[in-house]
Amino acid sequence: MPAARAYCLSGTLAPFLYPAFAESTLLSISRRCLVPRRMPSHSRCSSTTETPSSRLDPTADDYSLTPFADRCILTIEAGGGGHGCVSFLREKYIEEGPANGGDGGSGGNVYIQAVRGETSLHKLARRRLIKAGRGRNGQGKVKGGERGTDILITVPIGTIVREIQRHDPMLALEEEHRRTKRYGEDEPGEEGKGSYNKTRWLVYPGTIPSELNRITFPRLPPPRRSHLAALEPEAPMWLDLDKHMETPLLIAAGAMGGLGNPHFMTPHNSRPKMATRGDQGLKISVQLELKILADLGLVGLPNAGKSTLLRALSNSRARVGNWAFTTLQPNVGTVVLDNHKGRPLVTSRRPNGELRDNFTVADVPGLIEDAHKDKGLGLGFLRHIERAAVLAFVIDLSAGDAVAALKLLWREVSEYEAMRGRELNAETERRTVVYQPANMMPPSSDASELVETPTLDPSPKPLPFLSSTPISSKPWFVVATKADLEYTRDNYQVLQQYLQNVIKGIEPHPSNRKHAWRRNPQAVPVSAIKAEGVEVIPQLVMDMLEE
Ligand SMILES: Nc1nc2c(ncn2[C@@H]2O[C@H](COP(=O)(O)OP(=O)(O)OP(=O)(O)O)[C@@H](O)[C@H]2O)c(=O)[nH]1
Ligand SMILES: [Mg+2]
Repeated sequence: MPAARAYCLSGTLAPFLYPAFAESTLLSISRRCLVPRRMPSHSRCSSTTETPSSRLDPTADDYSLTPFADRCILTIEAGGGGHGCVSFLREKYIEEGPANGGDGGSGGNVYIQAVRGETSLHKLARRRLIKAGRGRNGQGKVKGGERGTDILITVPIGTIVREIQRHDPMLALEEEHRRTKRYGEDEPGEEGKGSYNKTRWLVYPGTIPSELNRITFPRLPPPRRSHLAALEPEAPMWLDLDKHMETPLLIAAGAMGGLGNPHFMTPHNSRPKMATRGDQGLKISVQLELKILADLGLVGLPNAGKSTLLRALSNSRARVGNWAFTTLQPNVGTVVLDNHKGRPLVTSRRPNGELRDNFTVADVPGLIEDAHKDKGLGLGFLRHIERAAVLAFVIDLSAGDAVAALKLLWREVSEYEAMRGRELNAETERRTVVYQPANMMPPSSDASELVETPTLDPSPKPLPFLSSTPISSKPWFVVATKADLEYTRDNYQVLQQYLQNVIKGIEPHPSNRKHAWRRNPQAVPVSAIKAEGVEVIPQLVMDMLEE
């Protein structure tokens, strides 16, 4: 199969760009690669003499910039419960009506869902705090409070959610309850007697402080958790949302509302003047990070033509300019493999069995020599490359020795890989002591103190970057671009020969790494600016994604 595909590339593409190659074509194999993909009408031109399309050769100001963020820290807060109500029935001829205060509504829940179509975390990065609605307070006539509104966080597929710290107010209350219960059992005579605690009790409006001493407070009811809390992921949370989710996942259940005064009626006190306050919601700070940025990552030197290639492959309007560093943040485009009839033309299945009818391409900023030493913002860009499943090295055939350019790119990539390896080893040693829940502090005897403990660190330190497949073991190929320009043919031939030698093992892998992927790296000659030759890329990427 690899051999067949090698022929297919030289057989079908070269005639577009290098007519002399046509003599040695293997047209029977070529059929598979000529994918009848929907191309923008202007890009259907096949002659190099036609005027270039303005979409693929736009002016410098013809672009749209999509904001992008691949990681962010969020504070998630489940809704607090509404307070219980102290109220009594008031009716003509009923002098002292019974208690009829409603319970407080429970707080809103926070859910998360990975969905198709999202490619960036920038919307969440801007929000920082995500808070579900608080439950409404209970009302008279035994009217319960309304539930707080739920919040749904939608994230791109491939997002990892890692917990940095959490504050669960219920833990402190549960601990306090356990302690007072033990104490109460020792003194049976005191059973049922509690004291006023302003953070937990609400009293009848207008009750003056001196009156509080005369009111007999019952023992505080045991802290209650919403039954949904059992569905929350275990702490510390670590979620790998690598599939499209049909239903959202609960990550923080809303707190329970307070109890209305009818709950505290006893044979001795039929008109209790107290209700409980609603509980506080769970707070968690989490770090979201995109594990997979895109299926295909375009790696190349500045000005190689990556953004133009992305435009030719997808509907993206990435900025194109004839100078280095036109692109300063990744652009993710989607290549739809569909001919408007809803039937994918290039079929492939994802690892989870889902039919793949599109793939995403990330055009990352250009790499320069010593990028692994963070030159030219190199580390940030290399990090994006690490998160693509398949790599396409975009080499400008008109900018000198293509093999040297490929080797330079690989050198930077493999230096970065070695550096990340060292970083990850150090991190694994540290990891066991990193996590510390914020509310794991020694219990205090005063409940009010416990409720008012400082909660979350407002600006938690980011967690280290996630590890992923080593770059050198990812499948890769070369897109030899600007093949429409004169005198590029020899350069392409040398490049193709070099790759053949790498496959055969005559030449070492350009990364010089032991377990590097060398099964079938191809060199695809294209003219991105004329959308010629790019139509084989989808099939090639699909085959590599399937590996
Ligand atoms: N002749 C020709 N010119 C091309 C081709 N592809 C890109 N160019 C031109 O090369 C220049 C750079 O293209 P870009 O797509 O901006 O390059 P880039 O790799 O994204 O550059 P950076 O974002 O700066 O890293 C532009 O002037 C393009 O018009 C091609 O296939 N043929
Ligand atoms: Mg660019």
